[in-house]
Amino acid sequence: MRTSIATVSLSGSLTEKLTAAARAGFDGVEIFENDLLASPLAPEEIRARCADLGLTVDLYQPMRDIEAVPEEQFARNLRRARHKFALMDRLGADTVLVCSSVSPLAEADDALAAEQLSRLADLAQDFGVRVAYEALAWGRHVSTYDHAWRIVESAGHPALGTCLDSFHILSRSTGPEDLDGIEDIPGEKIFFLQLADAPPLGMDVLQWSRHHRCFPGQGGFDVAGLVRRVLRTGYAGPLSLEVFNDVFRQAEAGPTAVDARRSLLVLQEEVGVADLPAPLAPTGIAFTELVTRDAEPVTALLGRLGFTRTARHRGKPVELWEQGDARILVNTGPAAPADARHRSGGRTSVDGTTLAAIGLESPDPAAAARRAEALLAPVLPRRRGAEDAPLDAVAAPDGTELFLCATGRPATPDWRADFEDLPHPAAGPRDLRVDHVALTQPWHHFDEAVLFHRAVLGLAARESVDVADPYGLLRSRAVTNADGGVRLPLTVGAAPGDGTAHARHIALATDDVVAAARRFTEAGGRLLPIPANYYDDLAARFPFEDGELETYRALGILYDRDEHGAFRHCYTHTVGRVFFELVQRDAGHQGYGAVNAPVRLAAQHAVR
Ligand SMILES: O=C(O)c1ccc(O)c(O)c1
Ligand SMILES: [Mg+2]
Repeated sequence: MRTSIATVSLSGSLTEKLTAAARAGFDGVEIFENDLLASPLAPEEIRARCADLGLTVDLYQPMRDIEAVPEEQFARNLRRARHKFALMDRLGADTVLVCSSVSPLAEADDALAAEQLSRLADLAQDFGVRVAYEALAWGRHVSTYDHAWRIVESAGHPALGTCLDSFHILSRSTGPEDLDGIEDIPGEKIFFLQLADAPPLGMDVLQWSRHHRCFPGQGGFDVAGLVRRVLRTGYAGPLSLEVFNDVFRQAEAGPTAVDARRSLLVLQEEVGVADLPAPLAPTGIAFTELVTRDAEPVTALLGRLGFTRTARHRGKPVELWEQGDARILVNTGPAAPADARHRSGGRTSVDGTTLAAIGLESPDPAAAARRAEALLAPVLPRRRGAEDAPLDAVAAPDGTELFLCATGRPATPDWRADFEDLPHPAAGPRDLRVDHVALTQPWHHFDEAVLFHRAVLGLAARESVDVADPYGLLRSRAVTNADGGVRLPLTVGAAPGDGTAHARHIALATDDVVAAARRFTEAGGRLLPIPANYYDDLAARFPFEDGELETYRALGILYDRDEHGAFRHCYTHTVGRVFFELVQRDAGHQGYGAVNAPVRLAAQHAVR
């Protein structure tokens, strides 16, 4: 199916918007009137620019407050329409969107609305234009898709059809039966289909629509369910994204357009009109890679956590540190060239150590990379160095490198083969594993990051939680595989500030966090000090065994509990932009200690 995007969904000048849409692979655009009015290009030039870029102009919009008005007002509306239709001829657009009226002049008179829309369609026909009538969810008298369709149907004009917009429909829907009427509309009378999702917000619908729409798959609506119904009518027009969103208005148009196209690809897969390589969820974290100019602070920290240096890369200044099943690469080389092409997320940092890459253990790395590529993830060079084993890797939206890899599987290239063993003392039996890797995201890429990790990597998104930071608010949403072997909480930071909210961390699971915390401090490590008030509150919230709370208080261990059991955790100090967490997770507990995060963040600010 053809795909299209409304210029209002992207930031920048009209030229920037068109370029971004074309680069991301859209077939067409909806041109928003404001974008045209503000452009120095004549309509003919815009038309030529679109043609050069391989874009069709699928819709011109919006025309407002047209129908069901007194005759003298309607005469003025027709005069306005004549100008717009002439403009559309110059622009090469053959469909105009007319939103249901919000004017106080409009009357609750469907027969009048139908008659005037029919006269508008007569005029449109003279210009070779079709009119697509859309019910705004806040329209004065017409606010539902079925009402708009009844008016269009009774007008019975060949140049008049309806425009369905998933936001207006789903924001007002109270159950699937509200949508049954869609399939009563003949497909050829649906002149246009606009798609947007939105998070469930319980607010005024106009404000919700104008500020919080997002791309399908990023909110809470069943957009795919709606599209399935529309396709059953025989609708053959484009799938077009129309997203009004405060963040996208500010973010760079290029990445937003790619995010938008990815969302449509996933939607097309869901409704069965696109054939993508199947998702293959990773089964575990093979390694995490830290990049630093000065390895000493971070390797000292790793040593205190019980890690030993076990191997060294054959061709590059990268060391492998291991403890139990946890593996960490410490890279003191220059940032990979891939970096420059992507947005700085984990890597670019003035203050040293960053978490720049993750190795995801994949059931079939090459197949997983093919899906990633089909979903527009930038594929990184398979070999980082001439002698390296081939490794499939893609860049996440923020530039973090994601290696899709195999560890110790004879038939598959093994990242470990690039490393030569170093003599090392036998490690003490601490048996750490990676519980989760928390990836802070740039503020304007959060929804994109969640969709990327879900769609590209085949992970499931958990619920979104808000966390208060002393200097802002964080939003956090974990993506995980089915058995919890991969847990990646994605967090969007507050204002830049001192960077506390932007540090990433590796959480190491242990069966005994008290013992692990003691060994760490006995080895000279410093745990994040937690205020006494926190423990006084814990005592009020939960019953503890004798001495248990005092132990937590002495070490700085935080505590949470749900119906499945407890979550005990503590934090190391921060090195550059990375810190570590020690975690004891009772089987079945699915959280990350979000209730404790404000205390942890405040403590980290205090240390700085
Ligand atoms: O918010 C609006 O006014 C508006 C305009 C045009 C649309 O297609 C729409 O869905 C909303
Ligand atoms: Mg719309």
